[in-house]
This record gives sequence, structure tokens and C-alpha cells, in this order.
Amino acid sequence: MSAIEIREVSKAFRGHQAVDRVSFTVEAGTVTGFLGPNGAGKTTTLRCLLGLVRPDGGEGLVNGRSYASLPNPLTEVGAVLEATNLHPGRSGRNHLRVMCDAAGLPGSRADEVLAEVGIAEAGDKRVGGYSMGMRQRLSLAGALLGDPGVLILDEPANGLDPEGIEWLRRFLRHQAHEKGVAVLVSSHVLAEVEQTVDDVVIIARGRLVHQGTLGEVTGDGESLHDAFLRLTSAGTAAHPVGDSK
Ligand SMILES: Nc1ncnc2c1ncn2[C@@H]1O[C@H](COP(=O)(O)OP(=O)(O)OP(=O)(O)O)[C@@H](O)[C@H]1O
Repeated sequence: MSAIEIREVSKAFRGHQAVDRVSFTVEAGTVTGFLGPNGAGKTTTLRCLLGLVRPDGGEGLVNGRSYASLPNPLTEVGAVLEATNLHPGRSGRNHLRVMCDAAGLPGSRADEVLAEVGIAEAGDKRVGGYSMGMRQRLSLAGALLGDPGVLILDEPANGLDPEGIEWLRRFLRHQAHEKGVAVLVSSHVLAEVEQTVDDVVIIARGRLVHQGTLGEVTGDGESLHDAFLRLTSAGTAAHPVGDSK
């Protein structure tokens, strides 16, 4: 069983087919880059997987179950979809403790995950004073609270400086390769993705255009950037709903 399985997921918004029968899998112990041009349907796919949007067809499964049917979701899947709604007046530690309380996790997890994402010293500081990169790390810390075996991250490199990006790369690879976590990460920073991921899933205009190992995409010495442009450039028109071509 795959850690994540997207099965024929479709979603239209007001006649626009945002996601069109997309299927792919993510295995434990790998980092999978989820790539596509702006508006390709990445976030919508992830939202369908996490039960935040109801797909018109198909389903997304985590450890073989729909997100809604997971008995204790935080311990199975950690997700950061966008800069989380962080209360500016609360400290980073309190933000995480509130999450611990809601999920029935010990409050001590807050300090553990703050250390894990490298902002332990900022735990007492109000989130309103956090930089963008620190907010990203705090959101990531929230996803780690339940020590999940699946991590789903939408553009986690946003707002990180070069040092932060380097840290994120090592962090994601450690999660997958040392802890056996299945990591699905969307990104536009292809040069960085190329140094981070084991597998890639590429979608364009709501449709899957490639799933495979990084080596398969960049096999002939092509950069991921060039392969991405080649794979995503065929046609530019959006597909109306019901178009089955
Ligand atoms: N709630 C919504 N209502 C209407 N249209 C939506 C909604 N969410 C997404 N869309 C549309 O669905 C399409 C796919 O959007 P989505 O955010 O999934 O793409 P994306 O690949 O994540 O893009 P980006 O890389 O720019 O974040 C876009 O055309 C977007 O405008």
C-alpha cells in the first residue's frame, strides 16, 4: 500500500476543470516533488487529499484511507498548505500548545518540534514578530506535532532565505531517508527541487503529465528545469468541463 494514493481525482470550479482525473502515488521513505505551472491544480489536488475540498470524482487516500476517516489524523499526516492562520499575539510555543491540546498530544511536543525546525530560541517570541521564514518553520513544526509518517507541504520554501532553503532540503531528506516518512512537496524552485527529491509528479492544466524518478525525467543530462518546460509546454488552452480528450 502506498502512503499516499491519488486516484482519478477530478475537480471543477464554475466550469473550469482545475483537476482532471489525476492519479499518482507517493511511497514511504521518499521525497516526491509535486510540480506544475501556476494554476496547474497542485493545491486543489492537495486540498482534495486532505478533505478540504470535495472532489467531483476520484479519491485521495493516506495509508489506504480517506483523510476524513483517519481516527487520529495528526499522527498520520502533517500538512502545511499555506501560511497558517497564526495569531500574531501568541508565542510560537503557545500556538503549538493549543494545537497539542486540541489533538490530545502532550504539551511537551511543542518544544520538541520547535527544536526540530530550528527555532527553539524563538519559542517565547510573539508570532507577530516572526519573519516569513520563521512562520514557515512554525507551520512546519505544527505539522510535525503528531510525528506523522506522511508530510504534505505546499511551497514550503516560500519566504526562506538561502540558508533556510538549504536547511529545508536536509530536513526533508532526513524525514524521508532516515525516518521513513513519505514527503509530498510542491514547489516552483526547480533547481532546489532537483537537489531534494527522489521522485517527481508533474501536472499541467489539471492533468498528470509525468510521474517517475528524478533520474527518469532528467535521464539524458537534461536539467529538471528544461524537462519541466518540455513536459508542461504542450498546448496552453484550459480544458472545459466534460472535455475527455
Ligand atoms: N476555490 C476556488 N474557486 C474557484 N477557482 C479555483 C478555486 N481554487 C482553485 N481554483 C482554480 O483552479 C485552478 C487550479 O488552481 P490551484 O491553486 O490548484 O493551482 P496550483 O497548481 O496550486 O497553482 P499555483 O502554483 O499558482 O499555486 C486555477 O485556475 C484556480 O484559479
